[in-house]
Amino acid sequence: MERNMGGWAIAVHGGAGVDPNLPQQRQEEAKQLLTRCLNLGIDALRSNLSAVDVVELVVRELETDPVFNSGRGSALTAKGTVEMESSIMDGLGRRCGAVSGLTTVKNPVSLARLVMERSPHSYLAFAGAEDFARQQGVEVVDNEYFITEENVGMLKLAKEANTIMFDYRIPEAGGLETCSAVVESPILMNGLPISVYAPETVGCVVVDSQGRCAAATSTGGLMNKMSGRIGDSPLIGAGTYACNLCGVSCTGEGEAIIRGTLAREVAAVMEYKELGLQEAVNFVIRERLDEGKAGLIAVSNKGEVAWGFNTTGMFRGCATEDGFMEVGIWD
Ligand SMILES: NC(=O)C[C@H](N)C(=O)O
Repeated sequence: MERNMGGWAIAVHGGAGVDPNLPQQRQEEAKQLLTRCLNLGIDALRSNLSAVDVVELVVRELETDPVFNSGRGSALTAKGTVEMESSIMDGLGRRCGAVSGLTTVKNPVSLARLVMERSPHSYLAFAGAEDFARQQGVEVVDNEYFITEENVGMLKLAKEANTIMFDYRIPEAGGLETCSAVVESPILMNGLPISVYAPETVGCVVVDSQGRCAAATSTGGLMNKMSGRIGDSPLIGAGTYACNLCGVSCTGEGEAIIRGTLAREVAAVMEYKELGLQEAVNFVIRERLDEGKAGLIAVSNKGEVAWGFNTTGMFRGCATEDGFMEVGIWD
C-alpha cells in the first residue's frame, strides 16, 4: 500500500510475526493503542512539531504502555531482567543516537535522542549509557517496573522449551497450547530452537509538512535472549534509518534484519535504483530478508507512507495529511 499526498505522513508499528491465534481481545487492545498513538502523532504534526519530535513523542507513549515489547512490558533476558534498546534518527543532516542495555531508564527513546543531541557519540550501551542517563537527569525507575506478570510467564515457557522466543502471547490456557505447538516444530539457529513468531517491538516513522523524515525504534529485544545480546533496533541502518529521502523502522528477528541491513537498504534502493517508496520496501523484503522473519514501515519526503512484512502479520497503523488512516495486523 502506498499513499502520496505531498504533505505529512506517519506510520507506527507494534511488531511483526503476530500469532494467528492471538486472542481477539488482545488484537483489539493492540489496535486501540496504535490508533491512540497515531492520533497523538497527527495532533503533533498539525501543531507543526518536527518529524524527530513526533517520532520521539509517539515512541515514548508506546514505551509507557505495557501492551508492546518496549519500556514497560519489555521482553526478558534469560536472567529474568530487562535490557532495553532504542535508536532515533533525524533525516535532516542524518543525525542519530542509540542506546542498549538499559535497565532503569523509563523512556529509552528519549535517552537515544539525548545521545544524539548532547553527547559527542552516536551509541552508548550498558553502564555507560546508564551513567549518561543519570548525568542528563532523565527519569529512572527500578528494573521491576518494566517486568510484567505476562512476560514472567512467557519467560518460564521459553526456558522450559529452551527457546529464544519470538512470540509474545498471553500465558493463559489457550496461549500455552499455541505456544507448545510452536515449540514442537522449532527452527534452529546456532543449534538453538527458535519459534517463528516475532515479539512486539515498537517504531514510528514520520515525514513532516516540510518534508523532513525521521525514524525511531524501541524494544526489549527477544524473550529469553542472552544478557548482553544486541538486536537490530538500536543499530542505525539495520532497524532504524532516516535520510533526506525516507524514514524506516523495522521489526522481527533482529539477526535477520542485521544481516540484511534492511532500513538502510530501503533508502539505498530508492536512491540508486530510483524506486518509489513502496517498490523499495517490496524489493528489500523480497531480496534482502529471509522468509518469515520481519517487517518494516516507511515514509518518504514526498509524503508517501508504505509498509511490508513477510511474517504472518505486523501490528501497524498509518495516516496521511488528507485524512487517510488505517490500523491493521494481517496482510
Ligand atoms: N520484535 C522485534 O522486532 C525484536 C527486535 N527486532 C529484536 O530482534 O530485538
